[in-house]
Amino acid sequence: MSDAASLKRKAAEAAAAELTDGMNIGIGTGSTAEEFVRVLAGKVKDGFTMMGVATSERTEKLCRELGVPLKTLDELPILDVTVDGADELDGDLRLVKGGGGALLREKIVAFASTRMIVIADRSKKVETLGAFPLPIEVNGFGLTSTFMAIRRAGEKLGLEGEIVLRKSGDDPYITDSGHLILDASFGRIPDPEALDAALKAIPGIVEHGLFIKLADLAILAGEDGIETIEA
Ligand SMILES: O=C(CO)[C@H](O)[C@H](O)COP(=O)(O)O
Repeated sequence: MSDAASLKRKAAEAAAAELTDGMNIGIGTGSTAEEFVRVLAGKVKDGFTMMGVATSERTEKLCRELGVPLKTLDELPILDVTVDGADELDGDLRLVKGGGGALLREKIVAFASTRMIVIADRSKKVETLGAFPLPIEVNGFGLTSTFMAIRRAGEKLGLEGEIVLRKSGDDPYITDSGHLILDASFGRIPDPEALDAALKAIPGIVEHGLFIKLADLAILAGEDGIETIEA
């Protein structure tokens, strides 16, 4: 296992230690969340009882392959905990998510959970969010208008930078819910709450990748051990 993968595994194992028998668990998306699925599958094989809700088709497929039992969010509308990765997080547990394109379902599942645990290697922790381009899930209708509205909203907050349509090969990337993603390289985001509010006011935006007041605990694995941040 590479160093990066082993840090992800350590964070996943520490998150698994927070779980208790019988829990309903939201399961995130991305390479770190996949380590969590592997750890969870091992626990299930050893007799741990749980039911999961996957945040993406990719996670659902892996869970099914490894024998992690799943239901839909409509079958389990309130979850005990969600464990998910992040592209960036700051010391106030504000996150940027959506690098893996699953931000809408991830946010719906996190919001439906009593507790959200973020797992990552320590390189994901930043002083100020924004080094990672902010993923914004948009409706295909009126894409240019929405694009321009996002640019104006950013400019009003002093945020400028390239906004690009995410691609999959030569084609636009399509999310599990059939939307498009714009990746906004705003640079440093000194006031994530203000950007959150400004983006929420744009009708063509389905959801954006700023997760504010959703995470309760971050488990960050580094070479010298685990660091935690609690809300
Ligand atoms: O938000 C996400 C997917 O939409 C992921 O959690 C995020 O991209 C981190 O992924 P990884 O663990 O592979 O670095």
